[in-house]
Amino acid sequence: MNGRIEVENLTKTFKKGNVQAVKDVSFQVEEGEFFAFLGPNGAGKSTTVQILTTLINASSGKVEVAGYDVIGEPEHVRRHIGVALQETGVDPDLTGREMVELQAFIFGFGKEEGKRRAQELLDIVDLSEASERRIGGYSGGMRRRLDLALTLVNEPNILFLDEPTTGLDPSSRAAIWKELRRLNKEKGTTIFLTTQYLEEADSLADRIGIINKGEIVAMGSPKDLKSEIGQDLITITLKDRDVIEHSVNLIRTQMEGVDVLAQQEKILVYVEEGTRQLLEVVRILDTEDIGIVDIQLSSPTLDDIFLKLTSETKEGVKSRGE
Ligand SMILES: Nc1ncnc2c1ncn2[C@@H]1O[C@H](COP(=O)(O)OP(=O)(O)OP(=O)(O)O)[C@@H](O)[C@H]1O
Repeated sequence: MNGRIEVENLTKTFKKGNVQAVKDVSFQVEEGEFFAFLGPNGAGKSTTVQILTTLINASSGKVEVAGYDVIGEPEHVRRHIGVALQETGVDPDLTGREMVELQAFIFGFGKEEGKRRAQELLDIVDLSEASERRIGGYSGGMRRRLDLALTLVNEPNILFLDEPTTGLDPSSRAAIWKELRRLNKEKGTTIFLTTQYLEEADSLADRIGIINKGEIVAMGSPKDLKSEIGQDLITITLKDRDVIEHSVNLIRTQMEGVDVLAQQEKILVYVEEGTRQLLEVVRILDTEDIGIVDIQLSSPTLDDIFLKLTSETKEGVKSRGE
């Protein structure tokens, strides 16, 4: 038994709508690693998690989880993993405590042992007080925390979490982050988490894979990705749209080591030292009398990062991702 995940040339095409949701994706997650799969809506995150957790089959490629093939040995895979998906089937008429005790029973705990384990988990996810209430009356955040408790009953070696904090308030999110960090550090649980939030991946993960339109567009530690992306973003709106291309070329040739993009009527410049380089951009445009309507300095958002990564050539992206 190991806590590794290996994905090789994974592809998934949904016949309905002829959607290629995952396109030739390869990556590994090491035992004890905290890995985040980061991407916007529809990027292919849930599809990947569903394949890795044996819920749906891949169209092609090879996936091993905990040393077992997901197609050939799905029951072995299931025995070693915990899964918290976006849509989970919990019975709204049960209380939180009954649901966790039921899960313990399913995993073969005896009655007393199951009760103890349920109490321990309800404490961990901070649901002890609400444990006698029916699940149907729980808030979204409480449901997510209950999902997490259910996932943890059998102390899995590998934990899959599909957007565990989407739509949660900050305190519920913080509680889940804390528990995930603890599991990873203290128990050595391998964690595969999908998220749309850059800050979540940044704060929790050892390594981040960025997925967009079914393809991995970047892979690395948060530090590596940030330095690759650049720390600051300068956004410029020009008076005359006709000179955008010329201005992009000017900035590109006169400023070393920055990435410059034209996006509709704006120019985006990714830089390391925002304030100093903003002045440089103004100076470069000014020498050619190019009028600026607006110029802003900000940290890149996830959207900016995607825009930058997906505008690069596939070759350039691939060499970084491997
Ligand atoms: N069962 C299905 N049948 C047809 N198409 C599907 C199916 N499931 C997903 N897709 C499509 O596959 C693509 C990837 O979807 P997926 O749910 O994996 O994305 P995601 O990154 O998890 O998005 P989100 O953050 O919104 O959950 C989308 O275009 C989606 O519409």
